[in-house]
Amino acid sequence: MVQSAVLGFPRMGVNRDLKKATEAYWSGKLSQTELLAEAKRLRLAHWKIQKDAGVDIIPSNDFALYDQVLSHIQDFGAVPERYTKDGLDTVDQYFAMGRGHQKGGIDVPSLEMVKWFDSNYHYVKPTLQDGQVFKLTATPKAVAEFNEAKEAGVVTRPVLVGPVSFLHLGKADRGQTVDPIDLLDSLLPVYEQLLVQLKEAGAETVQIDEPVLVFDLPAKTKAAFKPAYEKFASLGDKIPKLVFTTYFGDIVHNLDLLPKDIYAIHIDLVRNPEQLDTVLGALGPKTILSAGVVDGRNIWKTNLKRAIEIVEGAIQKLGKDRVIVATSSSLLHTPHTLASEKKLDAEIADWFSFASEKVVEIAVIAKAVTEGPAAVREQLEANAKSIQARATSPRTNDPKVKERQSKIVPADYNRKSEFPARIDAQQKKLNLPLFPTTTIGSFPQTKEIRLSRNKLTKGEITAQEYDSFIEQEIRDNVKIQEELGIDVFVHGEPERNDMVQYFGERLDGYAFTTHAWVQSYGSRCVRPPIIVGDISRPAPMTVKESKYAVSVSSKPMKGMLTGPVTCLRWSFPRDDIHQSVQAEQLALALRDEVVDLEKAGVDVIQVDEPALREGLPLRSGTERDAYLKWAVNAFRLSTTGVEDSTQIHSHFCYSEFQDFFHAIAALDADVLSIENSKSDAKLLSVFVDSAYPRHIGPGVYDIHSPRVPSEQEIKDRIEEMLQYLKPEQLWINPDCGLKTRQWKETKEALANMIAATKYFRAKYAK
Ligand SMILES: CN1c2c(nc(N)[nH]c2=O)NC[C@@H]1CNc1ccc(C(=O)N[C@@H](CCC(=O)N[C@@H](CCC(=O)N[C@@H](CCC(=O)O)C(=O)O)C(=O)O)C(=O)O)cc1
Ligand SMILES: N[C@@H](CCS)C(=O)O
Ligand SMILES: [Zn+2]
Repeated sequence: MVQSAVLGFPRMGVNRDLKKATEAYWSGKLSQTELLAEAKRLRLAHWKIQKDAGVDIIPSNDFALYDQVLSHIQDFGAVPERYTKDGLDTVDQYFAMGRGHQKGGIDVPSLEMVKWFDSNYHYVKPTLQDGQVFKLTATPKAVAEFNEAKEAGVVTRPVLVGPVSFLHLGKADRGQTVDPIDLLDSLLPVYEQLLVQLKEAGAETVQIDEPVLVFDLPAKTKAAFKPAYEKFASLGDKIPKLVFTTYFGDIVHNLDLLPKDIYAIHIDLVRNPEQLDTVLGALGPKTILSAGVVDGRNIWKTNLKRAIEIVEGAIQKLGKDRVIVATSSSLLHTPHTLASEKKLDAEIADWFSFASEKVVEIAVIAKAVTEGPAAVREQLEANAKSIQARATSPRTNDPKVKERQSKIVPADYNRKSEFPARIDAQQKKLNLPLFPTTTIGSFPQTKEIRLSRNKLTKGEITAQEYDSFIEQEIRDNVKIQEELGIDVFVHGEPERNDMVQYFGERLDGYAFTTHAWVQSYGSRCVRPPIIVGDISRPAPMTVKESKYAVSVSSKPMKGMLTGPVTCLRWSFPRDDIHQSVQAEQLALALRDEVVDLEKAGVDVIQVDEPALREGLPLRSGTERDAYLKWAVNAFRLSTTGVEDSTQIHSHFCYSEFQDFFHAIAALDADVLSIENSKSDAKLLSVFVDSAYPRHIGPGVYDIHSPRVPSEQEIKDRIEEMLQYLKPEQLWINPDCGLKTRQWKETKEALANMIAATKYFRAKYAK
């Protein structure tokens, strides 16, 4: 019999219940007991969905109150001393690491949070000490959740992040020099104890995630697999059987690192179906293949016929008992259920499958290959009909868009003049001081703003009432910036639900949802719009608000757009045409918007590309070069239609830009703002080494945490930056937009930022 397996299920719940509960807990409206009860309710509900769908292997420990890697950090006792010294209880210590804690005389910033591979999910980085000691907690979450499921009648397969991935994804704490992978020997006993406990609790198998295997790994990390998995093999029946799990890429280049004679190996056959034969050839004589054929990263209905063919290929080689049908990765990256979407056009809705529908697909595929297609004939026929309907639908194709794409010429990718001429023209217009201050675009999205938008959606207020409300918000934002003394203003983006969804809702070729939330980090969720057809801009998208903002502002006002690559990456993209084609269509739409903003009197325009880095293929090599070529071209196409005197900014909220710095430079943006406050200022040396000529604003404080940075902290940060950047190229700004913050902390933090800037202005005054 071919078993079906799910690698992980979204945690938020059908109505973002976990988000609501954690945020209520943080604001003191829910007790810890109530929060934990809600978390339990969600876990039980999610196990039930999978059980009812007929899934054979259901995961546990895929749940986390904030982030699954953070849960491992805590359970392994890898909690830096600054979070243990004040006696916070376990739950508050956990959240303190995730989002910082500034209450009751305790003031501790969060740990660094970074992208989970090439997804829009963020994990908390294990932050390790020289001589780090690991100690398994008395009540490991993996064991507790396994027992909880068992009591509810579901025998699950616990999910663990494997030891090599845990260390490889970590870093040395500030001031420490340890290479995390050197800590393997100290970490393995903790895994051993945990696996033994899981076995004693009744777990027959464990999903051990080693996704770093898809990377090009340093020799030391490669060398860590053998001792780690030999150690586990030596434990024999004392521990559960291990399903060594990889996803988001192929593992062909690392086949020699696969543990010999391991129970099972999972590979992602959605992303890399071509790896199947090679991996099959490398499996040990008894090893099971877990075939990831249902996409954990996108929302398209699975082509069941194609998935079954792939699985049959594996069965031919291995036999039915050595194949598991699985999701390609955890379903964390997909929304909870399509059933909540009441407003989607029926034709289009029939093309989609969210997490709750995907678990059914998995069970259907397993049944088809176990019992034969006749056993699921109805499902297969309905599926074939949907797949065919999408492939032939005229809604995916717009000849006018294709025609415009065919007319793009090389000059469309270039500004009129080089940077020196441009910056002169811009400075004449803008007259900015040394160390210009700005913010990244969004200001706090208050409850009032969200409720007002909600009322508009429900028809409880008119569009005119909503517009006046937004204008009032913009006026308030301008006043606050005037009082703070900021140099380049933003309108604050109050009219936007999200920086990608907002544009998706205004572009032809997109479908958007009402409930299709996906966790991005902690309690924060996004509703990625879905690219269903060729994209074009029926009308200006941001000009009305920006024009109004300019009219009420005493200082230069930045227009704010989301770049083509970010719109693409943070949407659910089409899988029937190449992403470069979709990016180009988005770029053309944005180019028109940029030009319209300029015409409306907006002299500074920021085109955010925070997802540029995340789109970089995970392995180095030709694929990366090809990606960067089209991604950079898309950005340039969207921004080069303006005069020299219009200043183009771009923003990146990640600090790992060293390996593709040449691409950032090639964007030719006049000013870059980049996340930097949580990383070593040394990273900025790439700007020096490459004699980067244009302007840069490395973020001076972290915006993900409610914690207010002191003036001194910001001064220290600027001082460090000035070791690498010339004063005349340095801008002062936060790491990213402020939409997730409250006004009180925002004003305090920005006031400290301005005070720190004034100190340096005085210091450098001629
Ligand atoms: C900058 N980042 C972004 C990423 N991806 C994006 N797509 N957008 C980003 O900004 N990736 C990297 C980073 C960090 N990631 C995030 C992700 C999400 C948020 C965030 O703040 N999310 C909000 C939801 C935003 C939104 O869509 N809001 C809507 C709906 C608001 C709502 O919940 N309304 C209620 C009714 C009103 C009420 O009762 O409050 C409802 O519908 O029930 C809107 O504003 O209209 C979040 O809260 O999770 C930030 C960074
Ligand atoms: N302009 C956006 C960028 C976020 S990456 C904002 O400020 O929220
Ligand atoms: Zn950002």
